[in-house]
Amino acid sequence: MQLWLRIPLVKTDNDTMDVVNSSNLDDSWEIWNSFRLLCEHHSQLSVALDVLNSLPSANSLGRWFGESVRAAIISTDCFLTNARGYPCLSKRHQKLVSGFFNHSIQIVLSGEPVHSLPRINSDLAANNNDNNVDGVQKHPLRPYLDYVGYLYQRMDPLPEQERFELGYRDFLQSPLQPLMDNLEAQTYETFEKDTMKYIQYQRAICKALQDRVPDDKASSVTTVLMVVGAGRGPLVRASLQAAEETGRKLKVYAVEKNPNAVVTLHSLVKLEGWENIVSIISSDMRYWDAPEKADILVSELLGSFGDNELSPECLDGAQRLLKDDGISIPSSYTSFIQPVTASKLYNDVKSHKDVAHFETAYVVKLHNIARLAPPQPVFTFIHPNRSIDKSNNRYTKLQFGVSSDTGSAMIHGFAGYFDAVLYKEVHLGIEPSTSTPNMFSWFPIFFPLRTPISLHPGSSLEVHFWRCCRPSKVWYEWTVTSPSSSPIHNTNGRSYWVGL
Ligand SMILES: C[S@@+](CC[C@H](N)C(=O)[O-])C[C@H]1O[C@@H](n2cnc3c(N)ncnc32)[C@H](O)[C@@H]1O
Repeated sequence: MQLWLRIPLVKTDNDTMDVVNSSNLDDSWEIWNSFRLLCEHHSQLSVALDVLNSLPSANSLGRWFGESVRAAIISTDCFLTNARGYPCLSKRHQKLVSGFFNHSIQIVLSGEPVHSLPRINSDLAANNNDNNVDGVQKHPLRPYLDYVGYLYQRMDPLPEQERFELGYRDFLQSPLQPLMDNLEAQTYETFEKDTMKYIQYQRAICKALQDRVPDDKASSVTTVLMVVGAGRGPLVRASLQAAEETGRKLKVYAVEKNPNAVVTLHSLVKLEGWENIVSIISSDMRYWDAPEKADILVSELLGSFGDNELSPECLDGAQRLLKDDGISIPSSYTSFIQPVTASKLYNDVKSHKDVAHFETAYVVKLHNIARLAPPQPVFTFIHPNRSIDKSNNRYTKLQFGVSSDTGSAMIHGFAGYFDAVLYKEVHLGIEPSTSTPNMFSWFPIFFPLRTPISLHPGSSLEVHFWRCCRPSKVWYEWTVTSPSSSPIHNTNGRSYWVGL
């Protein structure tokens, strides 16, 4: 059974207070929040929002997209009248309705017709929604429905990649462990379709080659480039294309520890006739004894949270392969988090009925969420690591403020992202404000909270994140200490860790 709670979409302005005065609350989201807390976040509890003619701020409205909203009831009072006398909606209402469509929220029209439509001849009437066509009585709300239908049709079609990813929306997945496990052929195949990723790498390699070898030495100097974690070879191809583009001479070592990928790599090199330029090394980069040192070390060992697939540990082990003045691509990467309302994800984690799932990070295409504050940087790693302190343990404390016009909000966890500097200004990443367009190799990561935290207007959220390393594993711990304290999640990596 599903229970829908019908809530007026209002916040704090006095003229709409009478709608909610029975509850003594000035923000209808609070009514919903109190009710769902009483019901312990029951997964079958949903909201139907009453859309009125005045709307709260965009930030306040945004919170609902992280909640389980099933329907939006739009009253005929919300509609304006267009130049031809037909109902239409304000720009803000139109945007809100598009948001509802985007989140598969059902639209319900309610109220009495408030538009007296112009009298027109019957031909025109057939096209223009008059109430009585050919003696058939149309529904009195038909013009309103037609307008909502028109808004739906006017929406931009989803890009092909978005369509392909529809089934992944809000679906929790375990992050890959490419160091401990061997990736499957299908996973490589998916990576290899992400042209944008390789374009960025090729740009970075071009710049590095040009910096390394001046134009007048291009035909006499050979650059030694190692692709560490070569997979089935797309970065080898990008490197060779960069050499061709810049007119630089190149010698490539492709190092890969997955024996299955190495087989494919051998076929590729043979097929492409690269045997004289590319040497394939079937080895873990941390333990390979190279015959010479590299000018450029290229790798892509990045997870959704940057360092979560153990790029720092692998590259620290491979750094001895690089000349003292050599270049690492990427040269650095930074993880980011932001607090989110994500009631669906919270309920999905809760359905496992154990603590371990609340102490696990998930890769997920975030959709039914509200982003409550801009992302902030968490951990940065720089390569090659020339610092004296070689530890990859990290700790960061962050404060997030939620904009005052948002109202209260519920935090179910943190969305995580990364941004990587490949070389100089060439970067690649999924942090929303700087994300690389048309790149699909990474979905964000989600760190859940065992108990959701309510944040009231004006209060700030204090979050602590640790990255902890032992010889055999790396893990994250996280907690919130303000406005209320949560337990430290994943202490000693008891629930979730990445194997070295
Ligand atoms: C994310 S995939 C990238 C593959 C390929 N470079 C691409 O862009 O499609 C990372 C690759 O690095 C390999 N890898 C991870 N850790 C490694 C290590 N320590 N030594 C060698 N290869 C490693 C994995 O097996 C995997 O093939």
